[in-house]
Amino acid sequence: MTAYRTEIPPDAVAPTRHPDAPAPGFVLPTHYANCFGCGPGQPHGLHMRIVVGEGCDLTATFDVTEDHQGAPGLAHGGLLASALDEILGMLGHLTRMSCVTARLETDFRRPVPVGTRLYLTSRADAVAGRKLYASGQGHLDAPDGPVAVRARALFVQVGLEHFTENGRAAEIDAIGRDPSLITHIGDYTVNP
Ligand SMILES: CCCCCCCCCCCCCC(=O)SCCNC(=O)CCNC(=O)[C@H](O)C(C)(C)COP(=O)(O)OP(=O)(O)OC[C@H]1O[C@@H](n2cnc3c(N)ncnc32)[C@H](O)[C@@H]1OP(=O)(O)O
Repeated sequence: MTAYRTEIPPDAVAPTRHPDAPAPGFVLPTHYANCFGCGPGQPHGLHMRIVVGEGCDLTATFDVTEDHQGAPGLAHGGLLASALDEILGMLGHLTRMSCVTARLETDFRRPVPVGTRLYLTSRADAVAGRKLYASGQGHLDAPDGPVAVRARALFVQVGLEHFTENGRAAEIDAIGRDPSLITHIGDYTVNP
């Protein structure tokens, strides 16, 4: 297979699981109720259920339905990339870095038929300053099933102003009126 193009720089260090990171087995709540990847407020969203692993890693399942088609009876590739983006971005819960995707490289290795349950994994590979390098993959129908899709990504840590200054005012104001639209875990608030 061809090597990934998101190379980890020499000054990167191993990621550290934050001491107050959610415990292994914890099901991460949606970070934003209207998120396409994990929000219950999106009728056609992916509704991913993401579970914390033992290290800097996560697992999730995603059921591919007729709503997710590209070719007849097959999942749309961009949508599979979205599923990986979501499980990779949620790694920030473990390192306590609120990040946005800067680069997402995806390899589509096998077609994913409607009706498939995709078993997704992600792990933080390295941190260099504000940059978090991560990788993940999706297996067909079983945690050890054939790899259908895999990705490597670079996330960049941002402050709250990234969201408040760039997001549309209507949605930002809605959070002000109803803070439960975004997640609070323990003593921290997850940026949308
Ligand atoms: C508290 C924890 C909560 C966690 C839970 C949250 C759950 C969320 C789940 C959501 C899941 C879904 C998530 C989503 O879908 S997030 C939505 C999709 N992503 C975006 O909208 C991001 C749009 N981009 C930007 O806003 C800016 O470009 C960012 C913020 C990324 C960087 O602009 P900024 O001005 O701030 O910084 P910089 O430009 O100095 O760059 C900084 C460094 O990064 C390097 N670089 C940048 N881009 C690239 C690139 N493409 N390839 C390689 N390298 C790149 C760059 O060279 C530099 O390196 P160095 O010179 O320092 O060495």
